[in-house]
Parts: sequence; C-alpha cells; structure tokens
Amino acid sequence: MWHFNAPSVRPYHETHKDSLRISFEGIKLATQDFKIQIGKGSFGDVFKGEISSANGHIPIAVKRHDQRRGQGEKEFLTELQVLYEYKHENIIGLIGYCNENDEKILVYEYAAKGSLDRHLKDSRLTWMERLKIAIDVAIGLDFLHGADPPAIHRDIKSSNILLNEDWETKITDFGLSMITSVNDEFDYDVDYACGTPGYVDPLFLNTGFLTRKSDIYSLGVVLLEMMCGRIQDTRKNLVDFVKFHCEEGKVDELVFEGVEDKIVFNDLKDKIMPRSLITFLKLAYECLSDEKDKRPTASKVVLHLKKALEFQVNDLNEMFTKGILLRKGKMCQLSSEGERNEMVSATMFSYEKYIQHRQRSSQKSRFQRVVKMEDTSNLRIKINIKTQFLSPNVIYGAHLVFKFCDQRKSSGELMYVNLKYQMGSETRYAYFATRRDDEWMMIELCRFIPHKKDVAFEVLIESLSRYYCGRGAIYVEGIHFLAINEATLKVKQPEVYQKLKEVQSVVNSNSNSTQQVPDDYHEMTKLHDGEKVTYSKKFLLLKSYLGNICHMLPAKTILYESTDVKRFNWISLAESRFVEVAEVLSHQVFRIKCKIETQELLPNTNYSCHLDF
Ligand SMILES: Nc1ncnc2c1ncn2[C@@H]1O[C@H](COP(=O)(O)OP(=O)(O)OP(=O)(O)O)[C@@H](O)[C@H]1O
Repeated sequence: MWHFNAPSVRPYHETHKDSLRISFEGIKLATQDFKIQIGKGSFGDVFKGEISSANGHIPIAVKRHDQRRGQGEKEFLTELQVLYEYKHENIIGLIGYCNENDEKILVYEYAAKGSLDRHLKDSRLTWMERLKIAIDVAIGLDFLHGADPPAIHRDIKSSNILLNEDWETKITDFGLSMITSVNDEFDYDVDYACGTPGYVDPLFLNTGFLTRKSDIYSLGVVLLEMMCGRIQDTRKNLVDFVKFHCEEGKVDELVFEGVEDKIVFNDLKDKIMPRSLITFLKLAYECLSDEKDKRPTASKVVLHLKKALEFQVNDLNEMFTKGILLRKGKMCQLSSEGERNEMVSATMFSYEKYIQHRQRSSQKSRFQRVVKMEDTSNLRIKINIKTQFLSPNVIYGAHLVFKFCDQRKSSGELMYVNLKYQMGSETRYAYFATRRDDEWMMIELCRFIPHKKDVAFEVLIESLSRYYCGRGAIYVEGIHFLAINEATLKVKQPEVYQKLKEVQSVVNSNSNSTQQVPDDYHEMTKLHDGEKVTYSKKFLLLKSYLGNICHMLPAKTILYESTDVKRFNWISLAESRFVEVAEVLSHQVFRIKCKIETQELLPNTNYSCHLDF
C-alpha cells in the first residue's frame, strides 16, 4: 500500500459522533483483550468481538490502528466520518469508535464470510454469485459517487469487499477516501498519491488528478479477479494477462483460470453463458480504459452487470428447458423443480454385431444421430453408461426412448409393448410405452435415487412384443433420466411419499456405492416384524427398485366365491406372505373381483396386474 498524508477536503469535527464513542476498556472487554485476530491491514490488525444489545449479542469487527504502521489520525478520522455519514446497505456499518490517547479503534458490523479475496479461488462461489457481489459493489460505489457531497473510495480491491453471513456485500476500509466539496464533474487535483499497486488508476498515478473514474478503474480490476478466480498480482498483472488472452482469442482459458477446483466449475449450474461473459468482459475492459471518459459511471456499471446477470439466468434457463447438448451423446435439462435431468444418446450403447443398425440424423431427435434396430424381437442392446449431471438424492425414473420407423397412427397415449430387459440378474418386463408429443415413446425401466451425480447404469434391452409391436423396425434415441416430481407426490399421495422417503433413508444409510434398494427390500417392509398379512389388511409392497410400489392383495379379498362355483380350500403356507392361500383344483373355475385402491399407487406409472400362484 502506498500511503501519504490524505487530507479530507471537508473539515471534520469528531464531536458530532459522541453517541458512538466506546471506551478502550469496553472494547477490550468486547474482544476479550483482542484475543481473536481476523485480519491484518497495513494500518493495524482486525479482531473479532461481541457486544450486548437489546437484541442479544452482536458480533463485531474491531480495527485497532497501529500508528507505527504509518496511518495518521487523519485517516482514522476520515474513515470515521465517511462511515458515519454515508450509510448504505453495501457499505460496512459503523457501530462505534474509540479515540483515547494513542488508541484509535473503529468498531464495524461483523462480516462473517470475510473479504472477497479469500473466496476468489473457491469453486463453490458460482458465476451467478460473483455477478451479484459485483453488482452490490457497484451499487455501493454509485451511492458514494452520487451522494451530496460525493465520496471517492480510492482503495477499491477485493480485500476491501466484505461478505456477511448471507453473502451480502459491504465495501470497507475508507481510511484513504476523499469527500469532495462539490458535486461536479471536475477533477480533484491532489498532491499525493495513494491506493494499492495493481488496483490504482494509472491515470491518477501519472497526472495526480483524482476523479470518481479512478474507483471505476479499480473496480475493473476486481471484476477481472472475479472472472479469473485469482487475486491481482503485480508480478503477473491481471490486466495485461486478460488483454493478452482476449487479443489471442483465448477468452475461455482465462475464465476461472486461478480457481482451485476447475472441474466443479464445469458443472452446469456454474456454466457461464456466453452473452453474460461477453457483457461482463466488455464492461471490465471499459472500466480499465486509459481514457477516463470512456470509463462508465458506477450507475452504468450497475446496469451492465445486471444485464450480464439477466443473460446468465435467462440463457441458462432456456438452455436447460430446451436441453443443452453438453458433449457428444450427453444432454442435460433442468426440470421445473430445478433438478437436472439427463439424456444419454443411443450412440453410446453397444450392440451385438449381427444386428443391423444404422445411425440416422434425420429423425427430429435432440441428438444428431439415432440408432435404427431392425429386429425388435431380438434387440440385445447393452447399456452400460455413467450419468454425469443428476441431482443427488432426488428420485429419478430411467426411460428408454424409441419410436417405430413406420408412421403409426397414434392410438392414445399408452401403447402395450411388453419390453423385456435384464437388470443385474433379474429379468424384467415393462409393459407400456408412453407416446410423447414429439412422437418419441418412453418406457420406464426403473427408479433410483443417485447419491452423487455419477451413477453407473447397466441394463440389457432384449425384445419388444412382436405380437403387439409388429415386425417393423424402431429408432432408439437413448436413455432419459427424469426427476420424479416429489412435490406433487407429497401433496397427492402423502402415504406413498412417506414410504418413498423411508426407502430413501434406508438407501442412504445402507451403502455408499449401491444406488438401488436391495432386492429383498420387500421382506424388510413386510408388515410389522414378519407378521403375516390377514385378508382384511391391504398389502403395500415395495419391490426391488425404488418407487416401484406394488399393491398386493391377498386371494381372500379377490377370489369371488359364489354359489355357482365350487368353494375353495383355504390353507396356510409357510412361504406365503398372507395367512391363508386358496387351493384351486384343476378344472376348477375361479373368478377374480377386486378393487384397486389407486391412492396407493404411484401417479404417471404404468402398472401391470399379475396373478401369483
Ligand atoms: N468488518 C469486518 N468483518 C470481518 N472481517 C473484517 C472486517 N473488516 C476487516 N476484516 C478483515 O480484516 C482484513 C484487513 O482489513 P483492513 O481493512 O484493515 O485491511 P486491508 O484492506 O486488507 O488492507 P489495507 O489496509 O492494506 O488496505 C480484511 O481483508 C478482512 O479480511
């Protein structure tokens, strides 16, 4: 830091602020004798403390000026005056001060997340959050510059931008600020220089003329820090670095260049939308212009940053709802609840050689290519993929997406297709396919809850029913992982929702690698410790894959016993889940009559009805 004697243009009288005075003893008490140091500035150290108020204990930050480090009384008084007179939500709040003998102390509201410089490298600080912080800094500056009289901060840098518990932004460190005497556009010719190397306006350094646009230059440097994810360094000057990359057309390389976990930033949520980045970068460039008239005012900066945020939100949403093609064969969408759906192209599956297939590009698909399968009674499509973008701990349905090559008259939403497939050692059947508006059909293969974004998914698709689907070929588009709307389920079917949550907690506590509910889960959910189910009780069974809630009814409630048919023998079998089973003799006619209580089934799920014998 360069610091020279910084005069305040307006004369200052401390007496106005007597109500804010705190005794040195009081500050010692609040900080437990300056026990917890939270920062080190060039003029003194910053400590954490706590004071009591009518609303309980309030955390505070205390800057104790060390006169040996060069800051004079004037700087202390300047900061006190600015913070006292310029109150704004983006400027750090002044709680009190102490000016006793050699002790010059400022007491601020506490910003729990510390200064921005500490977060620049952190990949958890998303692009959207960075934009919001930048907007708040610009709003704070706009307030200072537009106040009457205007104030110039003169030391804008990321270590002077604080973040509170709720990530709200507060500009701090006003020791070098200047309150101007008139609200005009003229330069203030000051005969000393100050600021921090790397952030300070070169025009000011060269000419000694100070304007509000000097703060704008420093803000431009902070914008670059946010974009690159690293702090300004005079040895590796960010401004030169960014200019070089832009001229070389390598903008992508400098975005989050310094961020430690760059992979996380590749995550969709944090993906920077091109229009947002261009608006941001153009603005930063303007802020850093060599000509002060080309630099925007703080209010213009606010407008442009808001535009960059708007582009980010809108473009991201649009890409999510339409689906965004991420890399070859993978697509991600945002569900209406904000969960990530993922689709993997059929070109990523493997097919046994003897099956003729071609990749087509004409089938109005979200992917460039789809796969044509000629023989639907012998598909043998091996799907062995890893998801990449699923939202953890959300219930997903995995759907095979396909359509018939020959144009079929749509005969309603559902079509009976009887798909046979293998999952693990289990052979399964999915009976119905749902026709979507775009003609593609979806069959749900299973439900699961991912614990992380990447889940291994393995299935062998065997055949479709030739009887119902005919001999025509099909196009396979891929596998679509769709989040199941938990909110609707919760409202419409609270018991089912409750059951799912129970399973979810079993799965969560069960293992860190398996994503599926164990096969014998239904055994675990048998009503009350192995108790047999009597005919009067309904049987809710959760089968092997999460969400496949089956409603099983005992024979006692479904077999129709009337006078014209022979009555059944009711016997007890150890292997049955029910107390009694019916013994039906050969040639004996039996009728089934039952009521399926739909409130116990899942919505938008195809159910099939089986006779267990
Ligand atoms: N109100 C506060 N709440 C929480 N932390 C604070 C607060 N004020 C300052 N700090 C921490 O203390 C550090 C030092 O603050 P200070 O304003 O004295 O110095 P600086 O801006 O880092 O350095 P310089 O004085 O050289 O500009 C800050 O970067 C911040 O991490």
